[in-house]
Amino acid sequence: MTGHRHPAGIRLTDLTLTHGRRAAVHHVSGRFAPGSLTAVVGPNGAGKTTLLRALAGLHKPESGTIAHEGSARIALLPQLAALDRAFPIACRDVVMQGLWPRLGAFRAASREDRALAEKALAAVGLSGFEDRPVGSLSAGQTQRLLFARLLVQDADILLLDEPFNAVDAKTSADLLRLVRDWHGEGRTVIAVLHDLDLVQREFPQTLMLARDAIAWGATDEALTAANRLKARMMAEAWDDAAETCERAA
Ligand SMILES: Nc1ncnc2c1ncn2[C@@H]1O[C@H](COP(=O)(O)OP(=O)(O)OP(=O)(O)O)[C@@H](O)[C@H]1O
Repeated sequence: MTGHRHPAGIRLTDLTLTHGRRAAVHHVSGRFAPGSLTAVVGPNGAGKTTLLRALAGLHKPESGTIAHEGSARIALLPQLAALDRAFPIACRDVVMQGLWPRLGAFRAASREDRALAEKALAAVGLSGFEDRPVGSLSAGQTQRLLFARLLVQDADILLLDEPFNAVDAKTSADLLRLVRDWHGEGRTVIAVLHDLDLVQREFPQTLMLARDAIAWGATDEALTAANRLKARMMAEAWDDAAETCERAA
């Protein structure tokens, strides 16, 4: 990790994201300020994962824009379930995937690269796991491994999709410490979370999503009972067969 950080913000303008003709994120505008630490919360199916994938450049907007302010170096922690744990790959190699943008497809990893991967494994408490196949890890160890891959990416914007899901309290606490460190270093962190107590305690900013942005700002103001009720009512009213609105068409 370097001490120097490049400020990185993201501005959304009237952003609509669809799957087929169905809107998953609907006319959302707002800004993730450089260096901010934001929780994205909302009911199941609210569009949180779709938004994160779009921020990572993996899902093209149907309409509206995602504009980067400053650095666009982004790293995504996908949901744990998205990792193919049956694939026979060693932990060191999973971490070194994070170096691919720098190494390219054809340059062999150097001794320094391998040392970097080992240092990242040590930082997440997985020293000695270098040659272990990923399929032999517990859920918590796998999440630690994915955090090690994030560490070597040295990104300015970190997108975390349910980073503490299915992991025990000790692992959560250790990984949360890394998130705090990233924030302290001036990186921009955006995390999808379901644990609202954790959000209240640790995340100064919150985007509450229910396809539309119900609230986006200081956590205390966003996580009100009234907003939570509104998000739940919108989720209950969703018609999954409905097509995207005319404005987005
Ligand atoms: N690949 C896909 N094809 C079709 N529809 C999809 C696809 N991925 C997501 N959707 C739909 O888009 C909507 C938003 O899904 P998304 O996964 O973004 O929600 P989420 O807020 O992350 O939900 P959860 O909290 O359950 O993870 C849902 O109605 C979902 O069924």
